[in-house]
Amino acid sequence: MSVGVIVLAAGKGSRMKAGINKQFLEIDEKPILYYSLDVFEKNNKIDFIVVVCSPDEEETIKSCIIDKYGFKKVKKLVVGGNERKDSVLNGLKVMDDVDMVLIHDGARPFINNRIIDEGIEYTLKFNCCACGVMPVDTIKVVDGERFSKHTPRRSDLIAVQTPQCFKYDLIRECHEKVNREGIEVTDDTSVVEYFGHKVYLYEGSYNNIKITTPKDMIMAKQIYENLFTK
Ligand SMILES: Nc1ccn([C@@H]2O[C@H](COP(=O)(O)OP(=O)(O)OP(=O)(O)O)[C@@H](O)[C@H]2O)c(=O)n1
Ligand SMILES: C[C@](O)(CO)[C@H](O)COP(=O)(O)O
Repeated sequence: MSVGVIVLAAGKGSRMKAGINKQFLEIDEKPILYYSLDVFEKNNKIDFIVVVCSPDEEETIKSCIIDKYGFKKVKKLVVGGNERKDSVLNGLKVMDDVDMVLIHDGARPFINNRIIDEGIEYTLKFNCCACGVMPVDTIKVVDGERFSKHTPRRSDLIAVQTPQCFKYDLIRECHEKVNREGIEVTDDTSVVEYFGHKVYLYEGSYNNIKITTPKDMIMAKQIYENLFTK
């Protein structure tokens, strides 16, 4: 069985307002994207990695991250699209002879081996899965005027993270269809759900944050210290 990973790095990082793309911001002198790649590189169940990036960052990612840190499993660096789902499809299109694919946000540097291994295990069993955590806030469903319509039980809710893991043929087919039909999605589990497939949700980690705003950088440095320097 061949297992590939798509690491997404083709976003703009606009909410970070850093002047450079957030994936190049450093934690303990290494860029965020380094950490997102390193765990997959070292996991012996992962066969290869495809990195998806913006055209103007291709050279920097190659020289300052992939070559510099010797990521041997990164077999392809491809250009992404306007939306996250376009970037995923571009990554899927350059994969061949692959049975399973794990799709991961480059902006989530604190992925771990337990999450990767369980993702592979549950995909073998259920065809698609994603990790996530129970929200810490109470979540409301609202109407168009921001009045609360109802309050789902928190124990019924999961804030979904990445990696999101799929049998390759299934996710490729569903992403192609979503692209053709112009359906709006914010993650890859929604792509398969849209066509009626069931997605298993397993335990992620509260450390597996998506670095999005400047405050997340402060939190990321704290998480890093707790995980790696204590
Ligand atoms: N067209 C896009 C948009 C997003 N991403 C990737 O998807 C992940 C999650 O997206 P997000 O955190 O929203 O990143 P950005 O789009 O970079 O951030 P922003 O929305 O603040 O510009 C990131 O790793 C980002 O690089 C991508 O590959 N292609
Ligand atoms: C895929 C994702 O990380 C799951 O939580 C999330 O939906 C990405 O959203 P973004 O707005 O593209 O960051």
